[in-house]
Amino acid sequence: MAIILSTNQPILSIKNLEKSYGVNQVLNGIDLSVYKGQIIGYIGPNGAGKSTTVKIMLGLEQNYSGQVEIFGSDIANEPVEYKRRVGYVPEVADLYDNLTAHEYLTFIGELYGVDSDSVDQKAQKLMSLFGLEDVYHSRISSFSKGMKQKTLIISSLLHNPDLLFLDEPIGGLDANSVMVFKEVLAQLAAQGKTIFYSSHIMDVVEKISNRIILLNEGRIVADGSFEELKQKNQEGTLEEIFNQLTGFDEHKDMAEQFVSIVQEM
Ligand SMILES: Nc1ncnc2c1ncn2[C@@H]1O[C@H](COP(=O)(O)OP(=O)(O)OP(=O)(O)O)[C@@H](O)[C@H]1O
Repeated sequence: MAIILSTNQPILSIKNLEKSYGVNQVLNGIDLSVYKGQIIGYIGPNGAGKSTTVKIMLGLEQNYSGQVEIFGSDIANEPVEYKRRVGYVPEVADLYDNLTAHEYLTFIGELYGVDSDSVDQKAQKLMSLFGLEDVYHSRISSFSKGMKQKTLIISSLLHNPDLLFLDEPIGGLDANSVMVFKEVLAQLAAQGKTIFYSSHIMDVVEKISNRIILLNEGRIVADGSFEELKQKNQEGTLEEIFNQLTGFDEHKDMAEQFVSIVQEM
């Protein structure tokens, strides 16, 4: 059944989300509404809870409290239907090394319900655009890091998802491919796709996102466009805003200690 949303209804709505692993409370009450066409830059220090939130939204983590609605339905009640309209590029590439790109991509496309001929044609065309036409029938185990990453990006888009979760998607991509990919994201968003982009590369997040959400110790500590965050925090770059809001100003001290330990004999 198709779910119809009015334009001002959020694509994604999170209310009072909490999650613990044993005694470790990782998410401390997240509230968030994301709208069609937004590119969310989802940032925060290591261990802040970014992947945990994304895993919950993907339905990979079930034990949480609070409510997560995607395309207007609570994912706890509709655990399967919404996934057809979601794409995901994971941080760690879990590609099947022994398959060829052709085998892998048609397999993934078919899992999402795209018929095998159309998925094959689409995968070939996208591989060509990324300069990978000659290796379409080669095993993924022979691919470089960037080639694997491009294959993953393609696999997340084969079913033309409405909501895309990207976790460090450009690791290993060369500068030209990054440029193409950034433009692809901007055009997808302009067509009404919603993108959740999680990364530690601040200058890319700063440029591609129209809304930045900073998570620290399981709480949202900043939410707004780059311009808004800049005005509020009176800092120049997203990296500086990140440092300020996460209370970090010790990089020189830490580096000095690090280097002096390295030099100990
Ligand atoms: N399966 C798990 N079991 C126990 N603890 C976990 C598990 N997954 C995550 N955690 C803990 O939850 C916290 C948040 O982890 P998470 O992976 O969400 O952080 P992150 O913001 O994505 O970090 P990074 O930037 O390093 O990827 C960490 O303290 C981590 O140790």
